Amino acid sequence: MPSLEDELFPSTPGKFKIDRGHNINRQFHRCFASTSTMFIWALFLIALTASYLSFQSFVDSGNRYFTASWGGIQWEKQIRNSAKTNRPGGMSVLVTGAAGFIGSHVSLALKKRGDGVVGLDNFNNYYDPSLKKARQSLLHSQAILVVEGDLNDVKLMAKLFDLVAFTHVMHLAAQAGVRYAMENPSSYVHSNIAGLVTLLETCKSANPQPAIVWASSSSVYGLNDKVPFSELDRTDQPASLYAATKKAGEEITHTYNHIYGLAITGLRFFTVYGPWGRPDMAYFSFTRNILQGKTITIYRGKNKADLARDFTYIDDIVKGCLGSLDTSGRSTGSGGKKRGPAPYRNFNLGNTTPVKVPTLVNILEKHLRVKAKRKIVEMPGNGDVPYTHANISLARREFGALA
Ligand SMILES: O=C(O)[C@H]1O[C@H](OP(=O)(O)OP(=O)(O)OC[C@H]2O[C@@H](n3ccc(=O)[nH]c3=O)[C@H](O)[C@@H]2O)[C@H](O)[C@@H](O)[C@@H]1O
Repeated sequence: MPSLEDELFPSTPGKFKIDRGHNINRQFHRCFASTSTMFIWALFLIALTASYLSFQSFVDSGNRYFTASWGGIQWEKQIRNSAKTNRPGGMSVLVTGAAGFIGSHVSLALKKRGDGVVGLDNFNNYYDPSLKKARQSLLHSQAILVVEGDLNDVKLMAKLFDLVAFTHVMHLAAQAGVRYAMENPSSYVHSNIAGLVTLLETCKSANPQPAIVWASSSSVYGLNDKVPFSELDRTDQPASLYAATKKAGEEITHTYNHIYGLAITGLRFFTVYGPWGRPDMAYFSFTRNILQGKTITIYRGKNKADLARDFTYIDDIVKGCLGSLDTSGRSTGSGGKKRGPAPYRNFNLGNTTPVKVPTLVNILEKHLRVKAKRKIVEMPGNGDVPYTHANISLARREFGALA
């Protein structure tokens, strides 16, 4: 029968092969010759383990300290300064996605007219973050602080509202791009759903509750074929996961308006373009490729129909964002409880004049003075819609947008 020592130590040749000339006790005794020595060893081991653990926690807390780009007295002071208003009745606005294309323009416009702005951005690498850093520097030069952090960071969100009684939130942080949703669907859920809910949870508990204006999208019209698109048209047929997350955002914000009395305005932007734009968008990537002599792929719809977009210039969008903030009305809740009904609105913000994609390429060729190498392909089933066209009479009526 195998002895206990045989069971404990494998019989195969290897590291733990036992010297059968000695019993286990003897081996044990070689290390721990007496109980007192054993006690000292045990103490030593305990001390070693304890110091290792405290070292680990020191390293961990150190990492937290060094990797977190927020926190500390100096940081808090910067936040408060950045949020300060510079005109009577000015707003204190938290702008999420402030290092993004639309976020940076809106932040600058708010600051310019004397509102206080604190930016938030997670600087993700959907496109080159150095462009986002450059926009952050631009904002910094105008005394706007852009905090590096994620919407889903509950502690950071709570901290920002502890420090500043924001009157408004301009929520522009999102995972953008229609076709990228097929490559990385979870990033849309992370930002456009989970991040939105974290933001709304923070706003609902804030005292006072801010009014919220946020970026929905023209893509919510999906397969709607009634043109121009009006806010009364159906939005229950999204063609992409991106569109579905934006449509979900409209439903989620409605819930928070209904239960907690948050004043909420959703803006359906129509393919926004302009300086400091997004490199993933067609006007930008076409320009880059044309200049580099590379072939550009132009999608075409059914029956060889050209695709068209209601391309909208950034300055018009900024006007619409500021108009929405100015007319947002007030949230009514406090302490997470609704005290009365609050406004809930959705607006189209578009140019109202769709341009065919090949016409966009013609315009680029003219201004770049370079002929594009075009490859025309059938629109792949990747979430694109054939055309967009905004009716903006509602926005015009409410705040005279864009005109
Ligand atoms: O209106 C909106 O809400 C959306 O507008 C844009 O989405 P999209 O209109 O697809 O803008 P682009 O990616 O710049 O594409 C513009 C047009 O060029 C076409 N295209 C794009 C890329 C390409 O290689 N070839 C091509 O023909 C597209 O099919 C589309 O018709 C933004 O990327 C979205 O984030 C935004 O939400």
